Formats: sequence, structure tokens, C-alpha cells
Amino acid sequence: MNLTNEQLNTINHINGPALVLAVPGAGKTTMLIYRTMNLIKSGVDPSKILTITFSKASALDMQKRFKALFPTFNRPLKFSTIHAFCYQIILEYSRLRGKKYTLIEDSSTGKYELLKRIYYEVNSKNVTEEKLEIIISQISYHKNSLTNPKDSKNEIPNFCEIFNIYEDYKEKRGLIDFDDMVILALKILKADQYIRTKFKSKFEYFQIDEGQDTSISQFQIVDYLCSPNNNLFIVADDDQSIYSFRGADPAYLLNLKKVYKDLKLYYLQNNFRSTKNIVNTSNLFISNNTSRFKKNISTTNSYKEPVNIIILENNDEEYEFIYKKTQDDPSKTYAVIYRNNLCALGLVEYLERRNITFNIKDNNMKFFNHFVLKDILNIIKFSEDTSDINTFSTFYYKIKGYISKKHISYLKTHSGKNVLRVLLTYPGLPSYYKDNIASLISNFKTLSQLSIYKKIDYILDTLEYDEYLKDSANKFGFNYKSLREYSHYLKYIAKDENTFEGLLGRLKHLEFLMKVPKNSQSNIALSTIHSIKGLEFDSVFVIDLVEGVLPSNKSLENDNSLLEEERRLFYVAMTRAKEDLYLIYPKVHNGENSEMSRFLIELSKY
Ligand SMILES: Nc1ncnc2c1ncn2[C@@H]1O[C@H](COP(=O)(O)OP(=O)(O)OP(=O)(O)O)[C@@H](O)[C@H]1O
Repeated sequence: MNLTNEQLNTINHINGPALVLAVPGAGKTTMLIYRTMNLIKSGVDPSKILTITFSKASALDMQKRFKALFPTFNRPLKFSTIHAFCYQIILEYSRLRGKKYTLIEDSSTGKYELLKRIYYEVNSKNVTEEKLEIIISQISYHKNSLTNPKDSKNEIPNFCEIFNIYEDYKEKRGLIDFDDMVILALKILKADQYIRTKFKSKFEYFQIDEGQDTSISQFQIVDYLCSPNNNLFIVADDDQSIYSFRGADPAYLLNLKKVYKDLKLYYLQNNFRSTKNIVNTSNLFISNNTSRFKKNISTTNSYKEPVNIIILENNDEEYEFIYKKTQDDPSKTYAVIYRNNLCALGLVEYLERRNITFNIKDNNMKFFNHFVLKDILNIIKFSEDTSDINTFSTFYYKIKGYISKKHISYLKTHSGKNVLRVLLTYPGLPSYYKDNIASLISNFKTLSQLSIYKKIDYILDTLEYDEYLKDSANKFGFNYKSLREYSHYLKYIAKDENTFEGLLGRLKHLEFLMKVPKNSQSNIALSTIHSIKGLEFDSVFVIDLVEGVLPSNKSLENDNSLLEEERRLFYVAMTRAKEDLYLIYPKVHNGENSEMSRFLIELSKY
């Protein structure tokens, strides 16, 4: 590969701190590999170089790329995630000081169960799954950003107390979670002189890839280890910082000059990846963020197809569009990129019915275990066997009928072919209540006779499960629209099924498909924006570009910094494309009229 002058300049940096600000497709990873060799050629002992990558996969990828570029070099080199590195410090401390640490994820308690228990203790209420996710991400945020949980602005009642009990519980039992690795390693380095000296002398040159997504606590570890020589080389693109919820903050990069007075700043502004159309459009787009380094992004690539803004009637048309386009040329690579995992469901269902294989990059699909899905399936199950009191007990209070706990206790001691008929024998029932139950009996009979697709609407409307969703949205702080999305996707999957067993089988199959390893040979990738970073494809489709999805509802309710992060997410998605970029807006999204994403409106003016 012929390196440009910009690139050569960068890799020739040897001593002292440096920040390389690079645009998408500028060859950041490539530069780190060449610079590693350059250090070695200039006399640095390879075992003294530590390269920190964002993920395990990128550490392996970098190792492979190094081997491919320099096949004859066979001395050991260290490419590691910060967590793996911190874990080594902790292990060494445990070995020398006889203090044992266990990862909470490997312990019998388990992080989720523990936090559920603590939430109950503190708030005398069960925590919902959504709230549990918020708690976990907020704990992580405060630890990584080294901010005080007291200042947290989240909607969790008594969050700070939950945080403190959780931390205290772990500390007393020698348990650590993923985020503790960095904090604990930092504590050990500060307090234990022997270990500090040992690790400080282990490495002399530090390189950080994806610096924009490195959290403040992670930077502190490196800062601690590399002083006083500060042989620190950071490669970053502040415009691609998309992990603020884990404590990454591009402002830290913007202020790096204050931390290292002799910081050398290098720019890599040539995009080798994309057509001029994509580079120019994405450049104009990201310039609307205020908190960023200004760059002059350019490319020597030629103009080709313009960036396509595609407006379609609904999600089905969106899936069909992608299906047809991805059949164009089997030698091309395609990526379908979305903001949330849930957006993939309909597409997976659509492509799979047409025997199209794909690589799906995330498997964090909560859909299959979500309470809305479970409730609806349980209600259908009960309609097929109305003697099943156990299933009935899971949802009786979520549908119309005013059935209470004491009625359920009665039913548990009185069996019958139809639990609702048994309920009619409950002593002293007022006549209006008997009418309610009689109406429910008739509703369940009707439900059992409907097609599987129509059952779902019947449950939502006639059995008033939708009212329950509205109530829980109010009570527990869910977003009602998001809850409705679950029923929408279930209906979408159910529309080609004739039986309940068929639907259950289909769900199992889709769940399996979305969990399979990502090594299939398919040329079509499906991914969230967070998981696609660093990768490139000939054609890219960014789907579901509606207000509330991208930008997300949450970012619209908060201050401008979250909206800037949504813009960066959009930018990361756009800049994965080499040749063709399709930005798609379905007018009806998940069965509801939608508004076009403000980002698309903005782009259509360029
Ligand atoms: N000097 C060069 N000449 C030709 N191609 C290059 C050069 N440097 C890098 N490339 C190519 O440019 C593409 C982008 O490189 P790379 O993936 O390393 O970029 P990146 O800066 O890490 O991108 P991003 O931040 O968007 O993930 C790759 O296909 C790489 O091979």
C-alpha cells in the first residue's frame, strides 16, 4: 500500500503524546499497524508496546492484519482491550496480596438478580425489565465517567441508594463487575507501589484505537501507566463517538491539550473508502454538530451515485426494496443498518421467508422474552385450554373482567373444564360481576375461533390488554408506543401462520436465527449502528429513519448533547458505505403514521 504524506507523517511520530484525528475511512487501523512496525524499526522493544483496542474482535483483527502485512515478523506483540489488561493487574494483585475477586457474572448471585432484589428492598416494588436496563446502564455510566450517582438525572426512584447498596454488596464479598475492572485496577495502581512499578515498567509505548469511545476512567489508567514519558499515541474520530452511555465523552479529546502540554496533533483527512458524493454529503451533515474538531474531509475517489433518500409507504415496502437491491450483484457486500435491535425483526422475518441468508451482528434481542409477547401468547394459550389455571394466573389482572387475587385462590382449589365457569360458582358474586364473567367466557370462545393474526388485535382491543399497556406505560414510565411495537412485530410474524403451534415454532426459529454465530458466508450484514463501527460495505441501507427512532425519543426529550450523539450515530451509519447509500423513510412505521427523521429533512436540502 502506498501511504500518503499525511499518513507517513503520522506513523513517523515516535516519542511523546500524540492525537491523530482522522475522518471515517482514513485508514486509522492501518496506521496503527504501520506505526507499530515503525516503532520497532526505530529500536523500540516490541514487548514494550501495548495497543489498546475497543473490542476483543478488533484486537484479533489487528493482530491478523499485522501478520498479513508483516508475515516474517514473529516476536510477540500485545493487542488488548483495556478490560483484559486491567484484569491482568487485578489477577496479579490477587496472586500477590491474597485477595480473591470473582466476576459477579460468574457468581451464583448474578448481577440482574442482585439488582432486582436491591430495587425491591429500596422501593418495595418489583422492577420492570426496562428499568433494570436503565439501572445497569446508569451504574456503568457513573463508574466509567467517574461522576457522582447523586447527580444522576435518571427516572429511577432512589437510584443513588440502589447504587450504593450494590457497590457495598460487591465490595464485602469480593465481587466485581465489568466496569469495576478499570476502577479497581486504577485503585490498585494508586495504592500498591510494587504492582505500580511492575506494570509501569512492563510497557513503554501505548497506542489507543477508537479513542473517541474510550471512557474517562480508561484514559486515567493509561495516563497513570505512561507517565512521565507520556509515550501515548491516540487515534480517534470525535465525530464517531457513540458510546456516551458508557462514559465516553468526545469533550475529553477536545481537552487533551490541557492534559498533555506537548501533545502533537495530526490529521488524517482523506477518506479512502467512499465516493465523493457520500464524503461531501456526510461532511455537510456532521458539520451541524457544535461540539467537535473542525476537519476538512476530502477524498480522491470519484463522484458516482448520489446519496439516495428513499421514501416508501411502509415497512413492507422497505423490506421489499432491500430484498430486491441485495439480489443485484452477489459479488457486492451489503449492510442494512438500524438504530435498535427491534428494527431488525420484521426484516429478518421477511428475508427468511424468501430463503435469503444474512449475517446478523447483534444477538441482544429482548423481543422473545418481553412481557408483552409472553402475555399475548399466554392469553392465546389459555383460549385453547380454558382449564389451565396456571396460565390464567399469569395475566388475569391485565385484561378486562376485574378478577382479583382472592378469585384466583378460589380457582386454585376448585378445578373445572373452564376456570371462568368455575368462577361463576364463587360464593356471593354480584350479578353485574357474573355478567362480566359471562362476557369473558364468550370472548375467550370467540378468541379460540379467530385466525392467529386476528387474535392479537382481539386481545388488545376486546380483551382490553391495550388498556393495560397504557396503564403500565403511565405507572412504570414505559413508552406506550414502544410497548405497542412488540404487538406489532408479533402480528407481523403471525400473519403467515395458521396455528398457535406454528406461531410458537416460527418464534423459536427466528430467535435461533438471530443468535447464530456471525460467520456465515452471506454478503448481507444486518446490524445496529453501534455494532457496525469500523466496518465498510459496497452498499449500505439505513432503515426506519423516522422521528423517535433516529433521532431516538429519549434524545428528543433531553438536552442537545444527546441529539448531537444521535447525529454522530447517523454519520457512522452513512460513512460505512463505499459506493451506494440508501437512507430509507417508511411513511407508516410499525403500523403507525410516522414523521420523517429531521436528519433526512436536513439532508434533502443539500
Ligand atoms: N494509503 C492508502 N491507500 C489506499 N487505501 C487505503 C490507504 N489507507 C487506508 N486505505 C483503505 O481505506 C479503507 C479504510 O481504512 P480503515 O478501515 O483502516 O479506516 P478507518 O479510519 O479505521 O475507518 P473508520 O473510522 O470509518 O472505521 C480500507 O479499505 C483501507 O484498506
